[in-house]
Amino acid sequence: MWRRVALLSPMISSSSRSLPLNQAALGVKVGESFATDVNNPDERTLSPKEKAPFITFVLGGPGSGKGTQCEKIVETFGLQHLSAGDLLRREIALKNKNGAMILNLIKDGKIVPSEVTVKLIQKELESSDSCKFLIDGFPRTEENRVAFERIVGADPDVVLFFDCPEEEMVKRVLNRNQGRIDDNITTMKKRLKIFNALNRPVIDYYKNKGKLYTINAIGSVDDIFQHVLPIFNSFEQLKVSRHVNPKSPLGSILVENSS
Ligand SMILES: Nc1ncnc2c1ncn2[C@@H]1O[C@H](COP(=O)(O)OP(=O)(O)OP(=O)(O)O)[C@@H](O)[C@H]1O
Ligand SMILES: O=c1ccn([C@@H]2O[C@H](COP(=O)(O)O)[C@@H](O)[C@H]2O)c(=O)[nH]1
Ligand SMILES: [Mg+2]
Repeated sequence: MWRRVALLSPMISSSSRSLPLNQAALGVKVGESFATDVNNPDERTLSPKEKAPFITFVLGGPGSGKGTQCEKIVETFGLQHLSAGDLLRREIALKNKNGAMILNLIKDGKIVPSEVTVKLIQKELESSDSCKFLIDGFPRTEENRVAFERIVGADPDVVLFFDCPEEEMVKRVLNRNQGRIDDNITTMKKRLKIFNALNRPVIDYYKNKGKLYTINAIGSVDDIFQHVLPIFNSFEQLKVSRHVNPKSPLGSILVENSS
C-alpha cells in the first residue's frame, strides 16, 4: 500500500490534489515499515515504498495507440509500464482463479470487476522497485477510478488521453495481428460503445481536475510521440523530490526544485 500524502504538482493545477488518508487500508503497512524505528521517527530512512509514486494513467479508445506510445515513454523516461489489459490476459494465460471469468468478459468487450483489476495493479505497484508508473488502459469506468483511489490510496499525477477517430481505431485493431481474442469487428463495436459510455466520463473527470493531456493520436508513431515528449520533459525538469514528512500526522510532500 502506498502512503498517500498531499501531492504538490505545480505543473498541472493549483487545486488541491490530496486524498483522504486511507488509514484502515494503510494501517498494517505503515506499522510494518516503521517497525524498527518507530521510537525515533527523525532517524527513519526513506525506503522506496515511503515515497509517493508518480502515477500516469494512459487512456484512449481501443487501438488508439496507448500501448505503442507507452513503449516509447518507457524507452525515453524509464517509467514502469503496467497495462491493465496485459495483467488481465496474464490471469487467463496462467489459468488463475478468475481467468475464465476474465476471458468471457474480454471476448465480449466488457469490463472486468474493479476489485479484480485494481488488486492486480496494486500487486504490481507494491512489488516494484520503481516509483514512476504508466498505468495503461485503466481506469475504464468511474467505478474503476473510485475503487483505485479506495484500495490503492493514490491518484494520478498525469492523465494522457490519446484521441483517435473511430474509423482509424477500427482499422488499427483489425490489422493488429497479435492473436487477441477481442480483435474482431463484433467485439470492437462493443468496445467502442463501452468506451464512449463508460470511459469518456472518466476522461471528463480528469479534464475537470486539470490533470488531462489530450493528444491527437493521428499520424505516425513518432509524430504522436513528439506531442508526448514535452509533457514528461516538463516533469523531469522540475526534479521534484517527493517524500513523506515524518513529523506531520497526515504526511506531506517536501518539494525540492533544484532547477
Ligand atoms: N500512429 C499509429 N499509426 C498506425 N498504426 C499504429 C499507430 N500507433 C499504433 N499503431 C498500431 O495500431 C495497433 C493498436 O495499437 P496499440 O496496441 O498501441 O493500441 P492500444 O490503444 O493499446 O489498443 P488496446 O486498447 O486495444 O490495447 C497496433 O498494431 C499498433 O502497431
Ligand atoms: O481496466 C481494464 C482493462 C481492460 N479490461 C478488459 O480487457 C480488454 C482489453 O483491454 P486493453 O486495455 O485494450 O488491452 C478490455 O476490452 C476489457 O474487456 C478491463 O475490463 N478493465
Ligand atoms: Mg493496449
